[in-house]
Parts: sequence; structure tokens; C-alpha cells
Amino acid sequence: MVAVVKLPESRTYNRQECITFRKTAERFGGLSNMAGGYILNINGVKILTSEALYQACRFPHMPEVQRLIIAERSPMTAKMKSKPYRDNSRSDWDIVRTKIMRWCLQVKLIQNWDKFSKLLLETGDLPIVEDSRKDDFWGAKPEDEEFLTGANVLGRLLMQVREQIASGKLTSETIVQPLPIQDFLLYGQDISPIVASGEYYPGSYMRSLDLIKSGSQPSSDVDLLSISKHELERDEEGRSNENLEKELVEIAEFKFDKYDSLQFVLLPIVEKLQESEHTDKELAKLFTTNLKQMRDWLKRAVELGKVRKLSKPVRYVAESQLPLI
Ligand SMILES: Nc1nc(O)c(N)c(N[C@@H]2O[C@H](COP(=O)(O)O)[C@@H](O)[C@H]2O)n1
Repeated sequence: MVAVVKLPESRTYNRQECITFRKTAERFGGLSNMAGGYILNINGVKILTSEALYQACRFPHMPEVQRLIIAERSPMTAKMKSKPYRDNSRSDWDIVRTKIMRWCLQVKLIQNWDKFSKLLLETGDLPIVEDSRKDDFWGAKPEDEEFLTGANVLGRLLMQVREQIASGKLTSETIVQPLPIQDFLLYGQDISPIVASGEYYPGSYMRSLDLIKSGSQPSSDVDLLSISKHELERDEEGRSNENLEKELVEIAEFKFDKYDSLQFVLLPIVEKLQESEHTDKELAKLFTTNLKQMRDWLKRAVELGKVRKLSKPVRYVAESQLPLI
């Protein structure tokens, strides 16, 4: 069955009554996805522009293509890199691309709060329009000196985000949740909730992700406990309730500060280290993050008394070696 995608209606804008942008060096050029200076961090991966992020989202099933796009310094080249593979974009691309673009803009905002919120608010309540020579879906094309016509979807999304800032719905503290769509992946990993600092909650930690997807946010040990209870009820892998009870207790026994967002990160790392010891490099690779970030997490886990650092060679092991399963 072929899905029919309804295209948004086209509008005509009077240039004099709008904020328009075409080149990134212009007064409002920072609104463009091509603008530099708005660095993003998704799952511990540094991404230079929202354009590169948006294009990478086409290919959750082709991590090697995502890497090619993200490795590019120039946003335009990142877009060009996606061109040869476009026919292999995720099959529901036309249905999800607008949602993905909104999510990309929210991520750009949260991780560049001061600069991007200021720029958006400086547009007042004027219509925002991407002035594009050839794209009347994301932007609007000039009719003449005065008028532009197009669906201007990017401009409309920017106006929505502006409204969300003004109403306080989006703040610098907001956690941008991953979209509830199939295969929302970066380099084969579920995309994790996004926070301003770029701190990464590994997507492999399905218990917290399940909870997030179900609409509530884990905020304390109690919530983590209830996730495990949930798992207890729906375990289909033949794991005995007794062992799962043990896991429940193990997880509950972590005494993280309730506001310590690291709780989502450290639990899966400690779980991994309960299976066997690992070096920091191995862990960084396993959790697809950089070495410095992994060392910071391990330092915190050691401080919390959950992980022991062994020497010669340096490696890590969980303090509690009790098997979880
Ligand atoms: N080719 C091109 N040149 C520019 O200067 C642009 N601003 C854009 N537009 C941006 O391209 C993205 C959409 O890409 P798809 O065509 O959907 O792959 C989006 O960020 C537009 O704002 N394109």
C-alpha cells in the first residue's frame, strides 16, 4: 500500500512584512540549517549543523552513510553526500521528515539555547520565511521583488519553536525526547533524550527508554524500580521471576541522587561491568561515545562505589559481581 502524503498548502509572503533568510551570513542567517556555530551532540556524537543531523536521519538503516554525512565539515557538502543514497532514505521519509525537522530544530535550540532563542525571539511575531531559489517545500520561492510563494515548512516550524519559547513550553532545561517513530537511530543505536549539555543517556538502556517512550520520565530510583517491575510482568525470555527480582533489587540499590541524570548512563555501564571487566576504551566503543566522556562516567561510578578501577593494565569492574540474570 502506498501512503498518500498530503503536502502543506502554499502561501504567499510579502517580503517587506516578513523575516526572510537565504544566506547564512545575513542578519537572520542563523535560522538556516546550513548555519555554522550551532554544534549538536546526539548520543555522544558531535554534529556540526542541524542540516547534517537532518540528512543523517534519512538513513537509520545505513550507519555508514550517516557517518559520511556527519564527517563533513560543510553543511552543504553533508547534504550533497546524502544525494546518491536518497532513493534509499527510510521508507516513511516523506511522512516523518517534517517531524524530524521539528525535532532537529528543538535539538539545535536546546543545545544552543542563548544564541538560538535570542535570534528566534528577535524575529518578533513576524512570519519567518526561508527564501529559496528552488525549494518551495521547506522555503518559499521569489515570485518577483516583492513576493515569495511556497509551503515554507521550515519557516513555519521555526515559528512554532519561537512560540514554544515564548509560552515557556521549551526552556533551556527541556529534555528533547526521541521521536516515537520506528528506527530512530544514530549509528545503529536508539537516539537518546537530548539535554542542553549533550550528556548522553545510552539508548541501549531500554528500561529507561521504554518509560520515556510511554510518556513519563524516569526521575528517581523509584521510577527505575517500576520499570523493572514492568519488565517482570512481560518477560518472555524464560528468565525466572526469582532472578528478575534479584535484578530489581540490584537496580533499586543504586543510590543515585534523584536529580543526577547520570543514573541513566551509569546503570547500563555497571551492568556491563558485572558481566566482565573492561577497559575505558572498550566501554567507550560499546556505548558509542568518546573516551573522555566514558572516563568521566567511570570516575563518577567509582566515586559512587559502584565500580572499581583496577591497575596494570587499567580496567574497570563492578563492585558487585553478582550476575544480574
Ligand atoms: N540546496 C539547498 N541550498 C540551500 O541554501 C538551502 N538552504 C537548502 N535548504 C535546506 O535543505 C534542507 C532540506 O533538504 P531536503 O531537500 O529535504 O533533503 C533543509 O534544511 C532546507 O532548509 N537547500
